[in-house]
Amino acid sequence: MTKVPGSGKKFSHMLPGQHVYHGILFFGFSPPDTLEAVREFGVRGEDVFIVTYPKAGTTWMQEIVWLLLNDADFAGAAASPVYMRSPFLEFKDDVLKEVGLDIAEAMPSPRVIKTHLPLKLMPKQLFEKKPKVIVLFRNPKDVCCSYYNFYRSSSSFGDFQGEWPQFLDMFMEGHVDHGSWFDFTKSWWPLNGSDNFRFVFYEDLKMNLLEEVKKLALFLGKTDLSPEMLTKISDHCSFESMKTNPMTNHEDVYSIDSSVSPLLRKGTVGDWKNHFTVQQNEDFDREYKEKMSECSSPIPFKYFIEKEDE
Ligand SMILES: Nc1ncnc2c1ncn2[C@@H]1O[C@H](COP(=O)(O)OS(=O)(=O)O)[C@@H](OP(=O)(O)O)[C@H]1O
Repeated sequence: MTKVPGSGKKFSHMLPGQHVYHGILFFGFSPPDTLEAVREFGVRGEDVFIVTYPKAGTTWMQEIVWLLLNDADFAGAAASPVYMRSPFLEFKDDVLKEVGLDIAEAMPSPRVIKTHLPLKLMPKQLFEKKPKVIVLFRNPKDVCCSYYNFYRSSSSFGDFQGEWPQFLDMFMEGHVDHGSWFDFTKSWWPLNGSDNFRFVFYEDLKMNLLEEVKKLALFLGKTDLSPEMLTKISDHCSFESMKTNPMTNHEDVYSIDSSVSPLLRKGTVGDWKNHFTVQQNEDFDREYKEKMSECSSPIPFKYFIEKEDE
């Protein structure tokens, strides 16, 4: 068991290469100096932030929003990977020598900026500059399965060799990169309904992508895009299309071994049923209620299940 200096908090599952920042576990590609710099990041009113817990469908939303803001510029989207067009704020890649912050700073507006940070670690100017913020949620059981397969396939994640029950434990404890899903969710969900904020569910994107693309276009003020263009964006962002597109299926960044599990793996709703035992599912439901009860207006878990059953 590793004790976190000064916090009194114990991390039972620390993997090589992880560090703790403000009580949250991160790998080396979000080092403390980058996380410090994020707080001072110069936000612009024209920015669009895509806020997600890892594995909620971030890349999907980045591609949709980038195309909407750039008038369906498919040639531009084919010319560079989505992570260069839509920088990952707190990400520093030693191989590419790229820091999301630097890419973002050098970019013209409007910028589409990805982050997995909880509210307390966001740039200080977030509320002052009033950028648009899209917060995307996904059933945490599916998030956990996707994250587990990602950890297994990527050597950048502490060379994780564990099995599903161990990962589930890590997830429930928040001992994974970017910390607890529950803490992340509790930090953002109370902003649902605020001006400039739009909350979206992965399950809704799956159910009717075109409808969600239309709603996002309205939110972003892109009322000039024709119905044909919106349909083209929706088609371009289907799972099958993004999986075969090297600009969105960028497995090189995290050294992913796709023979273990690809980055765009299944892209489905309800894959958790292939991972959880009955007991694990009951334990999860109980802990969800307990952990979310601290939230004044928690997302009812029913929401995810209803989407699944439809
Ligand atoms: N177009 C489209 N349609 C449906 N699903 C999609 C799509 N693009 C990405 N995905 C799925 O999103 C999961 C990866 O999540 P993220 O992009 O958030 O990962 S990351 O944290 O930013 O690395 C991962 O989920 P799983 O397949 O369940 O592992 C991806 O397959």
